[in-house]
Amino acid sequence: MSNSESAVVSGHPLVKGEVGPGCAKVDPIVVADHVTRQFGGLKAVDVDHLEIPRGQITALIGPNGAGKTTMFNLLTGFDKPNTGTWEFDGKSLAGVPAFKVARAGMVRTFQLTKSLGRLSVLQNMLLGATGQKGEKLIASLFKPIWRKQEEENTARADDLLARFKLDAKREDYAASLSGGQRKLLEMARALMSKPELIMLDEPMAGVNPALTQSLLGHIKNLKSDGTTVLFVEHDMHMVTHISDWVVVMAEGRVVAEGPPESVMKDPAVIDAYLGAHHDEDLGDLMEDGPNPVLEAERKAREAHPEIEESPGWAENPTPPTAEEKQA
Ligand SMILES: Nc1ncnc2c1ncn2[C@@H]1O[C@H](COP(=O)(O)OP(=O)(O)OP(=O)(O)O)[C@@H](O)[C@H]1O
Repeated sequence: MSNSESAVVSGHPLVKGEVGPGCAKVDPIVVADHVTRQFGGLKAVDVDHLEIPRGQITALIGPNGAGKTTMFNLLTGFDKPNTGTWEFDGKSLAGVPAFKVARAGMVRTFQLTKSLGRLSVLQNMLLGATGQKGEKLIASLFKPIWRKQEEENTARADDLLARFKLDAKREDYAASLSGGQRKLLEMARALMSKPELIMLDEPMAGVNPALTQSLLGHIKNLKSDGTTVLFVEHDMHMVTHISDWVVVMAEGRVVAEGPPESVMKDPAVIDAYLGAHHDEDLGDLMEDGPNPVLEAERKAREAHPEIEESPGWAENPTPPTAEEKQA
């Protein structure tokens, strides 16, 4: 079968009509239109139409500089687009600041973790709770009003810390955690606000292999609990193992999307990673090694040494803790 034949997917249960870049979903949680972001002469994001399916795990992949993190920043209010609109759960969120986006039920984590090292693990968790009554001046004067909520937040934090096996670290400074544990803390903190959609930016970068399986398990559990997951990842092992749907960006645009098994064979995806002149199939590469797209990226990087290294590539995983080694 040729590449172009293998890439054709006529329909899919998650999709209305034909599968392809920007295709309509049966039940989308995010719908974005004409979203662009220009940095000087560079159009970092140029997404005509994108829909994210509700209740599923969607991977956003693409070579370095494709615009994935910029798209995350735009959707979550951490950056402003030049043009574009988008809806989350039927409500327009374009121009809405990040803290309000989180309150609306859409939270994200960052490529480089943002835990506050001089606060305890528990304090970091409590910062993730949204809509705290004690934040309002009048309410803050009346202890009974905020104490009950504080107790509820602490109970939720303890529950999540236990789920993420961080309960033993509850009182430790976040700075004392390993890189992998910080990723878990960031994911657990994002869940404090009970989001409908969690967006994870390179959850595997810097994570020691000892924690990889539990991280994958946590992400699958999020889906089982009814949370929609959208994640950016270079680790193709993870992408193919846990995602229901894959969206591929290159040079700011959505160039392909589909279920993981067919999207890896799509000529547009191979072009995006390898450049236009190639005779390899990412589907074939997958048979030989765990990270075919990383391999393709390595080749592209050799051909284009001017491309900067991303933090995800350069990061050295922090050595595993004793607990991680046992896990
Ligand atoms: N604040 C900024 N100022 C100028 N250029 C930027 C800025 N942020 C991103 N860019 C550029 O926009 C393009 C898209 O970057 P972005 O980080 O979104 O890509 P990415 O797909 O997330 O890449 P990676 O996989 O390496 O994280 C890149 O060329 C990048 O250099």
